[in-house]
Parts: sequence; structure tokens; C-alpha cells
Amino acid sequence: MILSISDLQVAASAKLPSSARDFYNSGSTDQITVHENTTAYKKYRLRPRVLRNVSLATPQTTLFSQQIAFPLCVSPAGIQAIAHPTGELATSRACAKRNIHMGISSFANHSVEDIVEAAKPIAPIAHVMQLYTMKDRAKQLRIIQRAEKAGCRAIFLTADSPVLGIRYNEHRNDFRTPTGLDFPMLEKTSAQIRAETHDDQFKAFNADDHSWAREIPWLRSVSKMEIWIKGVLTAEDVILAREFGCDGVIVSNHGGRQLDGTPATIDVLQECAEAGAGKIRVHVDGGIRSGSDIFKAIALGAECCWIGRPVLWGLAYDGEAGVTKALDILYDEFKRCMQLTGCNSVSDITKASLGVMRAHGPLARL
Ligand SMILES: Cc1cc2nc3c(=O)[nH]c(=O)nc-3n(C[C@H](O)[C@H](O)[C@H](O)COP(=O)(O)O)c2cc1C
Ligand SMILES: O=C(O)C(=O)c1ccccc1
Repeated sequence: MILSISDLQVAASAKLPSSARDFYNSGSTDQITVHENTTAYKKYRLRPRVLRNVSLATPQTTLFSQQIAFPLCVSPAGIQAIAHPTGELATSRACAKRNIHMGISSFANHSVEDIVEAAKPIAPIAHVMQLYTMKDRAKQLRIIQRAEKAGCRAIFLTADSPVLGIRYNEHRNDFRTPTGLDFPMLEKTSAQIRAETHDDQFKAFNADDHSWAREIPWLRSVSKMEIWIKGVLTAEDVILAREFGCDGVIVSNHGGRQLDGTPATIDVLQECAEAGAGKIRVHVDGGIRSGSDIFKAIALGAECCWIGRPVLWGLAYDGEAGVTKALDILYDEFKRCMQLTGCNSVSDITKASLGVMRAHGPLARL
């Protein structure tokens, strides 16, 4: 019986061929960051307030000027058709059904037009387009223009990947995209993608000479979509994002897949939220596996959380129904957590809702 994200992970992992499973589940080099992203949540403790009337508690919130069911969205993750042929289309439908927003990877196996369209008959959710910094500006511009025309609300510029992280699994398994999958945003066929390793491919298209000054003014000049920086881990970079007029940041270490040894995102969220000082949106992803993890991230200053792997496990387990299962589990757990801590709305979740276990001594207040 699938009752938790961890149940889903086990069931999905058993269904996937080992090279796909390793590609999805692993982090870079020693796996320190991917592991710590989830374990770091376990040292925080909830401070419930009791005997409050929580019969009308509602987890809904607003993002991109639209109400969503709860403060969770789906992070952009590439090559979803490895998990299930319907890939990003199924993810888009499940997000619409649960009424939350979705990120689309530049490495999606379906086009932005089709992914946005898939959600439309269900609910008017927002999509955001993930971008890497690219050598080929003309191709990058085509992705941006297609995304904007399709109705995407924001660009998520992935800033933590001037080069790819070192992932032993990809080398050991000689990981390649299975035949028959297309990359319509990158205008590449599976045959072209298969000819190179992930690492070589990434090197060929990605701009490792990227910079705040190279990217942000150019993006502003070519698009009216919001500009968010994905992959920030320090107060210094939140301040730079503010100075460059960005709309938001995602505090993220790319699910532990880029630089191993970076901190768990939950452990730097507070410093990043404080640096944002309400002048820029601060969201977080990495290691969120339960409703109480979402609650903890909100208490530490995130406006909203994003998840990567739980959706991929849902897809691998049972396509759209599996993603719906993942999102429903997280929704139910989050709502239950709000009620059991005495919170009636997301704005009731504050620093006072959380404590942190130190190595010795009693629970510390934040
Ligand atoms: C298989 C996989 C593919 C990913 N592809 C992308 C991508 O194309 N672009 C990107 O910015 N982030 C990508 N990410 C990172 C996610 O957007 C997100 O930051 C991360 O998965 C969050 O951590 P979590 O998986 O622990 O929830 C990918 C992550 C995974 C697991
Ligand atoms: O693996 C990743 O983390 C990632 O960002 C990516 C990049 C290109 C294709 C698929 C995933």
C-alpha cells in the first residue's frame, strides 16, 4: 500500500531499470548533499498550539497571481519520459488536477506547447520554463519565445550548472537517453542526444562564461516573463538577485546533483529568506518528502516549496495517477500538519511554529 512518498520511492525504484533508477535517485560524487537534503529536515521539530478551532483550516496560497491548493509546486526535471512515456504531459495534468503550478525543463521530452495545453481542460495552472545559460543565444531565444507564447509566466534560470556535477552513476552505467525520446525544446532528436554522454552534451551547449551581467539584462530585454534564479544557496547571491532586479530565487542545490558538499537547502533557507527581506520571492527545493517538510520550510521563511524526485517516482509507479498520488499524499499531510499545529492558514506558520534539536540540551527556539 502506498501511504507515503517513501513507499512511492520504493515501489517506483523497483519498477525502473537500474540505470534510470540511478540517474533519478543519485546525487553527485559522495552523495553527501543528496542525503543531507532529506535528513536535515529531521532535526527540526514542530511546536504545536493546541485547543484551537481548526475546522476551517485552509492550506491554499497565491503564486503568479493565482490561487494554488497549497504552497507546493513541481520543479523542472528533465527526461520524464524515461519514467513513463506520457512524461511531462502526465505531470502537467496531475498538477492541474491538484491545482498547483509546474516547472518545465529545457530537457523535456514533450514540447512546452503540448505540456501547457495538457493542463488547460483541467485547471488554469501556471507553468514556468527552466533555462540553462546557453552558448547559442538564438536557440535560447527560440525556447524563451515559445514558452512565452505558450503562456509560461516565468523563466527559471538554472544558475548552479556552469558545468555538470560529477555523477559516478552516469559514467558507470554509461547513462544514455533511451531511443525514441525527443527533446523538442532543444530541437534535438534522441539519436543526436544518444551520440554523446550527458556530460559532453552539456559541455557543448552550456555557457560556462555565464554571469549575472551577461544573463539578466539580456533576459529582461527579450521577455516580459518573470525572471527567477534557481540554485542560490547564500545570502550574498540573494542580494545580487535583488540588485539585478530578479523576481524570485529558488534556494536549491539541484537535488544534490551538482556540487556535492553544499549544505542542505533547509539549513540555508533562513539566511536566504532574511537576505530577501520581502523584496524578492524566496522559494526552496531539495529533499522535501512530507507535508511536515513543507511546513518546516514555510516556517523557516520560504513562500513556497518545490519537489523534484517525488514526482518522478509517481510517474514511474503509475504515470499520471502516480503523480496524483504523490501530490495528494503531500497535500493531505500538509493540511493535517497545519491542523495539528493549530494553524488555520499558511500565514499562521511562523518561526514560532518550529524548534531545532541541537547536539545537546533542550529544543532551541529559532
Ligand atoms: C532526474 C532529475 C532531472 C533534473 N533535471 C533538471 C533540469 O533539467 N533542470 C534543472 O534546473 N533542474 C533539474 N533537476 C533538479 C530539480 O529541478 C530540483 O532542483 C531537485 O530535483 C529538487 O530536489 P528533490 O529531487 O530532492 O526534490 C533535476 C532533478 C532530477 C532528480
Ligand atoms: O540531471 C540533472 O540534474 C539535470 O539537470 C539534467 C540536465 C539535462 C538533462 C536531464 C537532466
